[in-house]
Amino acid sequence: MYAVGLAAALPAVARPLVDTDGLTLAEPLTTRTDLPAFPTSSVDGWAVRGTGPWRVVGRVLAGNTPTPLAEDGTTVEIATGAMVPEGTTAVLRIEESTVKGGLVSGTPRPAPEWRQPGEEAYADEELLPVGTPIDPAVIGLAASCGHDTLRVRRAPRAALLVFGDELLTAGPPGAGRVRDALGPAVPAWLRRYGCHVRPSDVVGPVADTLPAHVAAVRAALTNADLVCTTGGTMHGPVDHLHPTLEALGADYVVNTVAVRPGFPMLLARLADHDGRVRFVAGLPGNPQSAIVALVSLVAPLLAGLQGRAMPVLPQATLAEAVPGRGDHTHLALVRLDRAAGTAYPVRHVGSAMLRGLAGADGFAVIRPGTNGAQGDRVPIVPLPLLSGERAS
Ligand SMILES: Nc1nc2c(c(=O)[nH]1)N[C@H]1C(S)=C(S)[C@@H](COP(=O)(O)OP(=O)(O)OC[C@H]3O[C@@H](n4cnc5c(N)ncnc54)[C@H](O)[C@@H]3O)O[C@H]1N2
Ligand code: MOO
Repeated sequence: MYAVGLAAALPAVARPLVDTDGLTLAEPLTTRTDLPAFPTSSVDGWAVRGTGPWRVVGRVLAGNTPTPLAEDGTTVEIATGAMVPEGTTAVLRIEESTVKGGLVSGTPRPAPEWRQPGEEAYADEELLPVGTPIDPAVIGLAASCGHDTLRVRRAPRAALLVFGDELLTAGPPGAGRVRDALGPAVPAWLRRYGCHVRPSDVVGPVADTLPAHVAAVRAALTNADLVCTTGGTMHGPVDHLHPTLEALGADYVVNTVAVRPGFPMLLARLADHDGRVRFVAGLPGNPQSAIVALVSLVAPLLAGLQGRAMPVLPQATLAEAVPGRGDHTHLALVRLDRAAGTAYPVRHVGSAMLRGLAGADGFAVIRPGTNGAQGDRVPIVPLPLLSGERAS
């Protein structure tokens, strides 16, 4: 999935620095100057030349270019962050100095009290590689390096089509009808993987007819790089996804996965005459199965589309036994104890349920033909949760 996404990586664009949070570097981050760019005082005090006492000949504040200290026995008052004048031999801290009759006395500390150009980085040095996800720390670093814009991958545009005439979009379920749980939730998950999803990109329930499905997918594809659909992945009387993909001339990248829950998930690719590649991800209708498809199929695709590194799965030790699912991989919802590095299976994990998911951090991977025993180290497929979520 990752390689398929990377092969269709989205174009690089220039974006103002302040609009880059959550995007991905499309070229390495380098610095435009030495950092710091000039010798910078790290304290408030006196820039002195030669041995003291020193005669005060001026003052230099942050933001100014000072005149050089031309004579031994002279000093200028200097502020933290100010450029150290040429000729300075030491900086004396204000609190370690005395001033009497225009003369400054004191003993400068042996270690330099200023930062040398290039101490943090040299001009043109590569600080972060291409493919780095941009977060506030990266934005701050880029600003300190003198960047006004960054070359980034355009954010993937995603759309969601919800299939199923039985779905209610408001009020309590009953009388054969269930609430659409995926229309409200999937766009929020997609945004956490870096997608741009506008409210108008979420459509449904789409009427359970083939023409309505074809028209909805076609319309969504005009703008989106990735169209996710929910439901209709099987071959029941009103499951129209496969015939829709056929009608649109899509190629399957993946058509069902030997995993439980979530096995009917699929990924299809469409190539335009202009070479633009778009994807349709078919998420199964059972709500937990749809999320399994998101974390296992869609997440690596999106990493590739954004030109990021292949996500590496963390590992955890099972705190309790987790049964396998025969010849299928079992993705079992677990809550992590991060400090202990352990994973606890959660309850209410039927594929039609969302209660377990709402208390879980991710899915433990139980390999085909195995059972997870207490103490086993297993990979964890994480949910894209933010810091502080699930804090107990
Ligand atoms: N004969 C078989 N039937 C089914 C099999 C099978 O192997 N043989 N597999 C089951 C599995 S596993 C899954 S998963 C589902 C996947 O089916 P679809 O993707 O075609 O989904 P639907 O039939 O449309 O819906 C399934 C289920 O999920 C509910 N649903 C659908 N969308 C939503 C939504 N947005 N919010 C909440 N709930 C939703 C829907 O009402 C159904 O209950 O197929 C099984 N059947
Ligand atoms: O595999 Mo289905 O996706 O169990 O619910």
